[in-house]
Amino acid sequence: MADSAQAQKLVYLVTGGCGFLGEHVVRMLLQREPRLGELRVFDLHLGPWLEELKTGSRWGSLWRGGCGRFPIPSQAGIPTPAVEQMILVSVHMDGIRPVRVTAIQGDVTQAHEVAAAVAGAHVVIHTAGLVDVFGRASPKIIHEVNVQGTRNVIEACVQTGTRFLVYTSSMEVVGPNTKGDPFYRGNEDTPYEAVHRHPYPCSKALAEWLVLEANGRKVCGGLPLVTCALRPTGIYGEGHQIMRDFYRQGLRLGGRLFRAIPASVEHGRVYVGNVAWMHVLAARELERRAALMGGQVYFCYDGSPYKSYEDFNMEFLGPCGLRLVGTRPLVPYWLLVFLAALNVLLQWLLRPLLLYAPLLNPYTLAVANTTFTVSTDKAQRHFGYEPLFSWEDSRTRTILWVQATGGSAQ
Ligand SMILES: NC(=O)C1=CN([C@@H]2O[C@H](COP(=O)(O)OP(=O)(O)OC[C@H]3O[C@@H](n4cnc5c(N)ncnc54)[C@H](O)[C@@H]3O)[C@@H](O)[C@H]2O)C=CC1
Ligand SMILES: CC(C)[C@@H](O)CC[C@@H](C)[C@H]1CC[C@H]2[C@@H]3[C@H](O)CC4=CC(=O)CC[C@]4(C)[C@H]3CC[C@]12C
Repeated sequence: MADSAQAQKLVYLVTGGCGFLGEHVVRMLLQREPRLGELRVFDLHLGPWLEELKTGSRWGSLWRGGCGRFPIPSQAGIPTPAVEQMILVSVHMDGIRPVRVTAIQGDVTQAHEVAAAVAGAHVVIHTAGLVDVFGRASPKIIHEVNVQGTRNVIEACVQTGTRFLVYTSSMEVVGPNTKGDPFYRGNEDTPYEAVHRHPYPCSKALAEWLVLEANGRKVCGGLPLVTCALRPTGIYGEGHQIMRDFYRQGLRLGGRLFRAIPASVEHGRVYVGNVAWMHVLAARELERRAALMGGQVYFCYDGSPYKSYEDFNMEFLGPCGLRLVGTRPLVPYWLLVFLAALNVLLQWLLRPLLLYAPLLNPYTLAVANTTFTVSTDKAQRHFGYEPLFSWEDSRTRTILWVQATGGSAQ
């Protein structure tokens, strides 16, 4: 590495930086990346929480300097998206470090906006994506965002000379496949027929392939692009909207949820803070270990227990007063299949009037009903990853968040 961490002031760009995972990545970088000089937060929807960074109340950052609308220096006259910059003074272990946080409202499907945001960045952490398995967006839009958006990020790195790209992929790139084959405590090398039909896993698989294929391409300046892809399993933690939806559903049903999936179906889950930490560490080590990490995929994992999706959720919803009724599914599987299909019909019929997108549809039922768990240490072997948060800590933090939201819309 050219300079010591103390001297380097690097520019990081996080796409999707206001999303569930993205926000945790942003906060983790502010807390644990001593080389950070500027942090660009790029998102279609800038979150109100960015305003909190001004007070520094939650992240050891002291607010210094005004926050005004400053355009990023336009690249060759390319119009730049709305930009808000604020200067933070982050408190790191090695002392006080000034960090510029630049909030950029932009769209990854717009190549010029991506190029303007990437220009001058040392590292790009690309988490932006349309995480839709509920039929909210069309297959075309899902492809536009997840595939073309990723293509735009790659091309922006090549055109502007940014050399390091960490992509947030997904377990869904692997499975469950269309045949419902279980993936039982598998790793990155486990043979598995990754066949998909649903737009979301198809888009993630193609985007991941593009990222890995781009590894080694020469960027502006002649040096090689170094890429890797991280594959989280089901992420949980503060800000997980599906967990909040389950909590609200249970409150509506008098504090009860009804088992729909056999307890024997194991589903891999990973705490959002550990996923964020893995992103920060991979981004840091990608330069030093380019030969080993370049073009590689890594499952995201931690000490979260293997359980069914519903039983795992009850680790948090139980202490919040909910009860899961039934030791076995309360309705026969064929009835769930029928209800899932009915939901698709209703979604289609109601679409001209409103968006009806329930949790239960044929795809979510199939995924929930198929064992998919990982057991690997590849990230530890390749770049020294160890979970930052224990299972107990992850569980406590998630429970506190569920209690704090109280089923509200936050
Ligand atoms: N939530 C989960 O369980 C898992 C998520 N992932 C991946 O992690 C990444 C983040 O997912 P989540 O945080 O759960 O989703 P999220 O929906 O909370 O965050 C995605 C962010 O991307 C932004 N975005 C969407 N379209 C955009 C566009 N056209 N231009 C710019 N920004 C755009 C959204 O505004 C949002 O802030 C995604 O790539 C997803 O595929 C992978 C495995 C599991
Ligand atoms: C209604 C019941 C059948 C209920 O149990 C349905 C749960 C269902 C909403 C979830 C079960 C498995 C989840 C998916 C899994 O964690 C893998 C994922 C990876 C991603 O990249 C995005 C999210 C998701 C598809 C996740 C979505 C919610 C489930 C389907």
